Amino acid sequence: MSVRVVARIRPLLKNEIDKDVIVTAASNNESTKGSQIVRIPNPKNDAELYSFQFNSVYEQETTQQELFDNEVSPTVKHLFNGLDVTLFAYGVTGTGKTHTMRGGKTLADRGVIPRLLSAIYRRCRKVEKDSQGDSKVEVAMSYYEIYNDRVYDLFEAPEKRTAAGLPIRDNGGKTVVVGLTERPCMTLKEFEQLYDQANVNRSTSATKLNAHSSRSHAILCVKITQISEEHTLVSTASAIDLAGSEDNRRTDNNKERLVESSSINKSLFVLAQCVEAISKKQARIPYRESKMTRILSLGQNDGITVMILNLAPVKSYHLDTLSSLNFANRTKKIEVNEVENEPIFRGPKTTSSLTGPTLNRQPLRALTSTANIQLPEQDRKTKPVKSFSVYSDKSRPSMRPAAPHTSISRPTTQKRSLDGSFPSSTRSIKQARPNVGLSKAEIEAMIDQRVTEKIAEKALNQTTVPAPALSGDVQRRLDALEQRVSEKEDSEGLQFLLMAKQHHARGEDSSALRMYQLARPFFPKNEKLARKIIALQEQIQRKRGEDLTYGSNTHVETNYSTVTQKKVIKNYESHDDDYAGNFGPEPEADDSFIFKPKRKNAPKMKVAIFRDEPPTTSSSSTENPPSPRTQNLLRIINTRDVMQIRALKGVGAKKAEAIVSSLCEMDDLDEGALVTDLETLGCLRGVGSKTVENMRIGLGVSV
Ligand SMILES: Nc1ncnc2c1ncn2[C@@H]1O[C@H](COP(=O)(O)OP(=O)(O)OP(=O)(O)O)[C@@H](O)[C@H]1O
Repeated sequence: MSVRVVARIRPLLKNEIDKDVIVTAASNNESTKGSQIVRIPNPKNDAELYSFQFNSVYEQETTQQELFDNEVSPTVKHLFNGLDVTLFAYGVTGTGKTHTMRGGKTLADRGVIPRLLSAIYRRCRKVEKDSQGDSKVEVAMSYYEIYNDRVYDLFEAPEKRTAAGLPIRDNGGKTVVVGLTERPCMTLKEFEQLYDQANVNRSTSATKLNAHSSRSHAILCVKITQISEEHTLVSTASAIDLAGSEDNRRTDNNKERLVESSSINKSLFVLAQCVEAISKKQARIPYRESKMTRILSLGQNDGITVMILNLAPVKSYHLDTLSSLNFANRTKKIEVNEVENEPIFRGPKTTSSLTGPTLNRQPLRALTSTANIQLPEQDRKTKPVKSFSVYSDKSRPSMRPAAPHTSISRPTTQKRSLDGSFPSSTRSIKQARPNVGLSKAEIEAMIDQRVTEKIAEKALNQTTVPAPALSGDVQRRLDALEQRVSEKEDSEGLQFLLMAKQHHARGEDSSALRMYQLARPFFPKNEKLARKIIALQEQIQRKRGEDLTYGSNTHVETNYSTVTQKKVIKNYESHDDDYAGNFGPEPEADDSFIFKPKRKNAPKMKVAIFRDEPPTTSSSSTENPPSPRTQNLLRIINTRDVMQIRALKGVGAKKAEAIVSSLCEMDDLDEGALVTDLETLGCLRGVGSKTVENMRIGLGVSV
């Protein structure tokens, strides 16, 4: 069965007005009750409407009761049959996730979670009554948050938490949080007390977009243990209130909020990558790249999953809403195996490696031997993935072939300003060539048009090639590597530090500074790093005004490809102790930060690979202004539009997303940061010199 995806459009807030409403619900069939389609206009052309179909769509007027009755209440009986149930709310910040999951204090306002608990307790009483006292049902809850990619027990007051948070481990195919408190709660009242008390510990804060914005992903697990003479059956309901993604250009977030936001955006980005990989049936799903995705394990968790997509109805969320709709669209293609947890039968004691409160789940059956007990016989043989439909209701017929995936991309240069409006002008491009009779504006328009045409042409012809299956051995090695990386808490921060050292060693101070800044959130208490950043900033300022040519090593190929990064990771893994809390001696003196490639792999000095024109001398290229082709490339990169970037030669979906993600990370530290040269582009995640050259060559734009 696929993940059930339902959309909920929230009502207008006080500062929103009717005429700004752009998201509406519609029915795809007159005879069926309710709506299944979300309609939203093309941001570039109001007359063109996109339609996204879901299992159900709930309009602004929908009450908490209606949503619960239709979507959550039916899962309760499956929960008591031994299936695990996962409910999660996804959406941009301020779209109503917390309202949906937790809700307000009045009876009518209560959200999905308190209503679910209420239904669970009712069912407990029924089970006990029906068995005439032979069965007993125990309910226990654990509640934790993932904040800045660290797991914290919400039953622990913040001041009692350890900074590193709780570790997570794989156990019998499930991801578990080690050391989590599990509290028995046998009545709704007990639950409410515990839940309210724990919510006080949750990380929330005011942002410009939401006065009580959730800054963490909150995961509530309710464990139900049914004990009878013959067996014990354990199942778990998980309700997840994800933190909302947000565009920092709109939030006015301060430094601390930016770090949180960067972490939230990253985990949601990884979630989107996982969803993409699952829906394309790729062999490798990047679960391990964030704790949230490891815990959520979409498509890996057996049972029933319901995703509630929260949407704001108004124009100021236009692009975010499209992006959420696109994400949800892919989520719907995920198949979930409905597998009951097996009862433990009474009899000779069986040995189990599972311990601790959260580990007390039943081991799952091997997927190959599972059968979906909820489906009729014919469905058990073939479980087709429901394909998801995106319709485009064009205002007039078009000769262009339908390409739904292109229609929901971010527009090329439209960026929302803080007030939610779109500037009409596009970012200008520097002119490098002498004017040949055309005005600057005309040349810009020509370049724009040519690039847009090329990209559209490529995107329309693009077909999705299924990822080649990885051999068992490669897959195992990849998994082992991921495991090693994920087990090292600060691995990402260390990668940035290593890259910073490399840049510094080559005299590339600006890039080194950027890398140190990117490392900073991972080592917030490290004074040496803070001093290093200040010193470097001062050094750069002193040098400002001088001619900053890159010197003789400019043309050494700088390749931070994945392979190099993996080597880097390996290198510092052997120095784990150096990094515990304090990363040892001053970075300058600490050789463990320097990745020393083996001699035979050392890059050879060569003529600049990032050349704009056929090489004349080996060192002049960086002194010349970039060619129109390079400018075009940088312009496309700076749009941060995954669809445009992935249309470049040699760039697939993953690489494009990695590029955009690195840009967003840069943005978090230096708002509106642009990639201004090919060297910097070559240092972005997933991009090496080869990719840069491919991207350039592929552009083939002439002016
Ligand atoms: N269905 C609804 N009915 C009435 N008010 C709603 C509804 N959905 C959301 N709201 C209101 O919208 C505002 C934002 O909602 P909420 O805090 O739940 O958003 P969120 O998506 O959880 O945001 P964040 O990700 O920043 O935590 C709140 O004031 C909330 O009361």
